[in-house]
Amino acid sequence: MGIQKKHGKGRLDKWYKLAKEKGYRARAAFKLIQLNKKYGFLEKSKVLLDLCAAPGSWCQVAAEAMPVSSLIVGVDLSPIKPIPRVITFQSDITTDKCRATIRSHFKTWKADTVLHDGAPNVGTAWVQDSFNQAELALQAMKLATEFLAEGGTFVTKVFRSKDYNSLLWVFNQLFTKVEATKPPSSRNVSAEIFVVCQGFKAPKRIDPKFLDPRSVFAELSDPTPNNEAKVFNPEIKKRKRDGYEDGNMTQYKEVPASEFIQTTDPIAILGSLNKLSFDQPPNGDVALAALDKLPETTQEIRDCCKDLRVLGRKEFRNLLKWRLKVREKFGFATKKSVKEAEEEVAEVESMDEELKIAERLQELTDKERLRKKRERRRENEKKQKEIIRMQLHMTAPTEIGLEQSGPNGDNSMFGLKAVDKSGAADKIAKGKMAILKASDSRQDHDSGLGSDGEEESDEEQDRLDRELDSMYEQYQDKKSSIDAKFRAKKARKEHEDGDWEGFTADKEGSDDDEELEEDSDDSSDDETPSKGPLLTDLQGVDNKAGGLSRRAAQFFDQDIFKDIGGIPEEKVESEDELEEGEEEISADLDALEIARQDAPGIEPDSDSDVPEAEEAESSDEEGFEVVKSKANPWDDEPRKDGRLDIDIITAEAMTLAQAIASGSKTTADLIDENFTKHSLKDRDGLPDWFLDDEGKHDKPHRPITAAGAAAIKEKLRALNARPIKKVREAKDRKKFHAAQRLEKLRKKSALLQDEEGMTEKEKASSIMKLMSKAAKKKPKQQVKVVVARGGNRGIAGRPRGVKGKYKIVDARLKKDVRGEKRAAKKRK
Ligand SMILES: C[S@@+](CC[C@H](N)C(=O)[O-])C[C@H]1O[C@@H](n2cnc3c(N)ncnc32)[C@H](O)[C@@H]1O
Repeated sequence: MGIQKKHGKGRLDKWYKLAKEKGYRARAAFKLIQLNKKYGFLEKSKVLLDLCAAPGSWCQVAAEAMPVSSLIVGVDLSPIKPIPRVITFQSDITTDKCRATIRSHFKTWKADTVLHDGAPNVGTAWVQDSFNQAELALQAMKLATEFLAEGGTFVTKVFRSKDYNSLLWVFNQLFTKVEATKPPSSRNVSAEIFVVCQGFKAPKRIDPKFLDPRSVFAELSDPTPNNEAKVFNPEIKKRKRDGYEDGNMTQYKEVPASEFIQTTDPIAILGSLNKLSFDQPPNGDVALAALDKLPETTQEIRDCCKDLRVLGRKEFRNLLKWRLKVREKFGFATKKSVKEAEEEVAEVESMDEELKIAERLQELTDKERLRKKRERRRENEKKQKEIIRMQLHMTAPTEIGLEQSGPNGDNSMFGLKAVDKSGAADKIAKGKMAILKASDSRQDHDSGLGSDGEEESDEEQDRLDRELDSMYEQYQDKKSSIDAKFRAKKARKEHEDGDWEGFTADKEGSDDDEELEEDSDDSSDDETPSKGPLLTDLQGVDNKAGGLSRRAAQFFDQDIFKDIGGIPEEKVESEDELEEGEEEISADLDALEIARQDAPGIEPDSDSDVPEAEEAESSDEEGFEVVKSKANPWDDEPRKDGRLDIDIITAEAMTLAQAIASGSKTTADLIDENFTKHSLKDRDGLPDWFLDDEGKHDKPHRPITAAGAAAIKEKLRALNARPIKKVREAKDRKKFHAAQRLEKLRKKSALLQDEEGMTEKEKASSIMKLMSKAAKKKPKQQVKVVVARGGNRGIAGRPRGVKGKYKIVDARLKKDVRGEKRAAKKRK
């Protein structure tokens, strides 16, 4: 590139301005920055070779991103102004001299990264160009194979031409991973694309054919000229920018601008030539001289004519319009002209008409594409934000989808921006968005417009969806590995979904087949996709599979459930006929069934899952109740029948149970009440995270009565009044020791009874003595108080010279306690 001039204001885009702002020598700097953002090769490199480096913006970026003591060598045909921490020299990368100079700089080192951004110097130093771009890239790769370390990265620019696939094939032979990408800063009109080859295989011997342009590009056919007319044809989606013609050693073609005016095929000229010249030939071209002086030949037109290769559609259109105007002026294309001229004019005008239609079409499709792109981006950004929030543990996955977006897509109140002051989210987002943007722009570039693009965007959308789903799964796995509560919740949900077997097998690995079969039988009974806690609770006490749980039995022992009448058998049977959308109703019927079975006069199931021993254990003569502690209501173990042993814990459930028990609700009422928007929800195809979230927040609100709330309150009060585990254990120990002492006494008195040398009176008095001794309380062991001082302070273990029980007290505390006692005495 070196000293290439920029033509037209369009070339001075935001990257150009940004490069100026940041002090980079060329806008190309951003291409490397964006490539590195995606692949991250610079930070990992200690030695880098930049082929075709002038003016040196890639070297600048490398020097910034690589570790401080790295070796960076840059080479170009053009001189490169010195760059701190970078060695540069001027040479042709296709020569042996260049190789030798690189070697002299590298000594024994090998490069971790080789960059190549070379383009033949068309137009300025074209006489030197003996290679086209693809050949230059192959040449760069040849150097890379010599200087790259094993596993190293090679980044090269290539143009989309026929050589492209051959090049890719060669790269694939030498690297483990080859990816072509177009960074956002690379102009869409440019046919350039960057190939990032990672993991250099460093083979001991490379077949010379791989590096010989004649064999690599052997199958090339004749180059097809770039027919710009195709660009305007809406049928053709892809821009034809075939790169430089193959076999054309000089690459460079220019004709006088007058020829463009006179030709009947202007498109062919625009598509195949490099320059329209206004330079006067020695013999003097009159038409050209006149053309040069025309007011229509503006500076912009002249600039456009200087380099046809870099022009976009707009510039081509301007040139064609200019040609028409000039032809009119010169009298080439008027209706009054000779027949051929008429034909030609007609042809040109029809082209103009066509142009207009094509342009209009183009505009419309462009608009539509932009709209779709914007939508896609907005969607992606939203998803990214959610993922970031999850990554930062700022949200539960169930909160996804609840975000309120402001008018500009920003989260107004609970936005990440407001919380993330360090900009961590931004960094993550940028990384991700860079990939997204890159893929977006790649799509645009590759697909042009229309259905191709849409298909690709659909695929992209699918990919993002899949990515989001798998991230959500990962999140759930992670959460369940650290959060017991979450695990239990998940298991409960799986149970509701009929996935209970899986959980049992997972959790209890050793479960035998029989048990698994049992479970699966049960779970097939209730294939309810999702139910609110109320329904689950009631189902938890479902008695269908055999007997009430102990808790359920205790619960329904309450006075309120006395005197419940039975429900006619037929009504309950109708449950079988309920369809899938009526699971909630069936759950309510379960509750009804429970209430019915618990009613007096109805025999409880004999094979209740509460073992007799456990029942007996729950109470003793002293009225001491052994209660299974349950710190967490969700930590329920599944019962043998696969259902959870869950108590009714919500006021809604209690209210419903009471209503059923009191007979104020009939089966018909329950069925009616459950036909809501919730019972007919279509969950097909919705992502898990969405369903989870919806299940949490979008559920029916059940009425609560004062009696129901009071019953739950009372229940909780009773629960809270139970002794804590420690106290229960201490009491148990006491009982156990007493039983042991009694047993001992019994044995001793039995021995005394059998004693032959003693009279009955003596025996009786001995037994009395034993009994009074056993009844005597042992004197409490004195606890020695040791003041933590000097040697005692902070030492773990028994203090020196202290026997028996001891207690370490703090000197300050001791004084304070004494002071308090004194003060209390005084007050008295
Ligand atoms: C696009 S510019 C490189 C820009 C550079 N990456 C930067 O960031 O500043 C392409 C360069 O390739 C160089 N080039 C073309 N053929 C070359 C060759 N055979 N040997 C060395 N350099 C060459 C040109 O001189 C030109 O400076």
